[in-house]
Amino acid sequence: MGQPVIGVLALQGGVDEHLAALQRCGARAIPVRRVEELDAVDGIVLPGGESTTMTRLLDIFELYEPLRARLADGLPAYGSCAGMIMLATSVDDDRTAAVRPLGALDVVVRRNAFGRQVDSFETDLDFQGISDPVHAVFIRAPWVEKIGAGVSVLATVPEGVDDATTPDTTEREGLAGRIVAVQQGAVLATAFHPELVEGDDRVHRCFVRIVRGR
Ligand SMILES: NC(=O)CC[C@H](N)C(=O)O
Repeated sequence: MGQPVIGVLALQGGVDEHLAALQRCGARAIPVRRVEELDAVDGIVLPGGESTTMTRLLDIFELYEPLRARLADGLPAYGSCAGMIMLATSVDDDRTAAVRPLGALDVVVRRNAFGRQVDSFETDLDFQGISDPVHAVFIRAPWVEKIGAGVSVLATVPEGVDDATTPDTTEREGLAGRIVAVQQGAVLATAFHPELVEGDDRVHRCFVRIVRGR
């Protein structure tokens, strides 16, 4: 493949940061709001935002079904935060019937999983396939509750985040080891936002490599 064309779903959320990161990694990055734009891409990024709103906007822009179909057909995809929720097969949160995930990644995701005390936080974590730690920004992030057979775990929450972020013992438990980055074939997802970390495009570079590999 020559220069890959990678779309960023541009209905809401952190679109520009993803476009810029993809460009720096050698892709031609285009915002996607219409089916014709979706048809033109070799890969797609689903940014952060709000998965309930994203579901609604996908319907309004008549993109839900075309996007679901292209993903089912093997379109490489990367989702960050709300984007990860949208790529999942199921969302473990009974208050959010309003989220209709696209089913491209065989995982169960829990929305707003880190709870009140650790709502948003930053940490360095080890990321499979990237040699030095990655700085990860979590904003009302989900985590992956369950993975299917073909899914690899790329990153988990390190020890110590709990203590650094919350004084509340009841909410401290069980954060370390939570799954926050996964890959299944050409589908990549992170619960955090690499596009917000200036000067580090390594996760986007991984995705561009996945798209080129197709
Ligand atoms: N930063 C984000 O993308 C937050 C995700 C949001 N909490 C949701 O459930 O969709």
